[in-house]
Amino acid sequence: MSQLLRLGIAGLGTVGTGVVKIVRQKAPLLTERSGRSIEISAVSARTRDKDRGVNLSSYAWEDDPVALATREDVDVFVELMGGSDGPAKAAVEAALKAGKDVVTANKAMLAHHGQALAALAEAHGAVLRFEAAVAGGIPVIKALTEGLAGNDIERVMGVMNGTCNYILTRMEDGGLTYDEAFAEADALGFLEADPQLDVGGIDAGHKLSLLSSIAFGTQVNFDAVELEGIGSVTIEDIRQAADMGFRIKLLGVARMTGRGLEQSMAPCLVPANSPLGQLQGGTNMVVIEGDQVGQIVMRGAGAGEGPTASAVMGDVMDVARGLRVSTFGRPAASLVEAVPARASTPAPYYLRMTLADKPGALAKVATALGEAGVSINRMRQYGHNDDSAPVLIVTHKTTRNALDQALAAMEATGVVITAPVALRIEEV
Ligand SMILES: NC(=O)C1=CN([C@@H]2O[C@H](COP(=O)(O)OP(=O)(O)OC[C@H]3O[C@@H](n4cnc5c(N)ncnc54)[C@H](O)[C@@H]3O)[C@@H](O)[C@H]2O)C=CC1
Ligand SMILES: N[C@@H](CC=O)C(=O)O
Ligand code: NA
Repeated sequence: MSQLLRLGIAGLGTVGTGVVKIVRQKAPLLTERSGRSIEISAVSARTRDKDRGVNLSSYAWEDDPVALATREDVDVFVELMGGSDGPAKAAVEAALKAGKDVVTANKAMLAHHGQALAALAEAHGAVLRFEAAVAGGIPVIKALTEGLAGNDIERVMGVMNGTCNYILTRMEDGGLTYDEAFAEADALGFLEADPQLDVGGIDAGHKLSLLSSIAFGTQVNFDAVELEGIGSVTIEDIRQAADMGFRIKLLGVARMTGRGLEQSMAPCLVPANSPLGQLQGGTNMVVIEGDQVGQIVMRGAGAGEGPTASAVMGDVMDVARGLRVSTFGRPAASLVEAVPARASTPAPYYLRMTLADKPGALAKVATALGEAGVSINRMRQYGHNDDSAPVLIVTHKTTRNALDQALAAMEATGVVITAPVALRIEEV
């Protein structure tokens, strides 16, 4: 093994700049820990002449990331551009075909092409690492592929989008509007180039699909993730949930059931005093349950320059040390195609609706629930308008199918004025 490990870095934004800084500032430490000298040979970004607060003059410049990826003096291609297809994918493929190891933070690319890229890496004797892509600075990929390799994983859960958690927290604690909280998340460098990926739950869904693959030995299937963003969460629901001792989180849950692989990313209620309920701001949390280890809770920064660059460097250091773990923790050919299953493990639900304020309205709703086999745990009318009344119901555990049946029956009663908000209460 050569003493020198040469990096080619494509993408010099929030994460890329952070990686350059670590390589420059911590060179002696990195060498001490890996036994190798880690250097940057060349870099690439859209704009060359831009002050990034870091001196790039000693590195070769490539306008074309594919050319960078295949340079003779690059041992590890570090892809930090983003985008599921286009130049990021083309450059990663070119690097792998040239037998170069690849480190990326690009969850969108892996969620869509992870299986093919993992197979390509193996075919060319290269490794493809992506610690930064899931929950940023939290070393969750390493935990699942290495530390927990002796477990059957039973459930993986997580709050994995800093932007969404930041927005929901600031709306509750700071009394900010959605737009104000969004602007703050933007200033902190959390947002994807297309912020709809964040608030639409897509980014978090990408991450969940990657964790599922490692946890359950299945091919990445992002399309099977049931997705709902935070756009439908209102301040009213945040307040009512808080009043009952819950917080609303954009929560990902993956579990393998007898019916197939459940993957859902949706706003859920969690107990306010649970670790997930107490998660504030842009912080992420991943909860893993294994048959031997029990429950593991990992909490930390999921986005931003330092934390994300920290994860990228963790992967680079693994390469430097000669650690060669398969992309999803086992050979790509052995990953099975999971049967996707709708998330319908029984759970309690929070329902909020406005009913016509007339005799028997509440009874009709209760009957609709009862006839679908959904039992009510708590129910209260918490206000009053001219001819309507807002009502909250918390159910006992029920399946999503039974709940949907009840919601359809409620609709047919003619007493429901605004369609019910239905949020799962996840047991954590
Ligand atoms: N910002 C964050 O906190 C986190 C970001 N990520 C991922 O890391 C990657 C990079 O994210 P950021 O640094 O935030 O993005 P950014 O938008 O700040 O930077 C992107 C960089 O890539 C360059 N780039 C984009 N397209 C290019 C092209 N066609 N050719 C050459 N250069 C190109 C841009 O010029 C820029 O330097 C993305 O995949 C993102 O999803 C992952 C975890 C956290
Ligand atoms: N946009 C993402 C960045 C990290 O993956 C987030 O907000 O968490
Ligand atoms: Na991570």
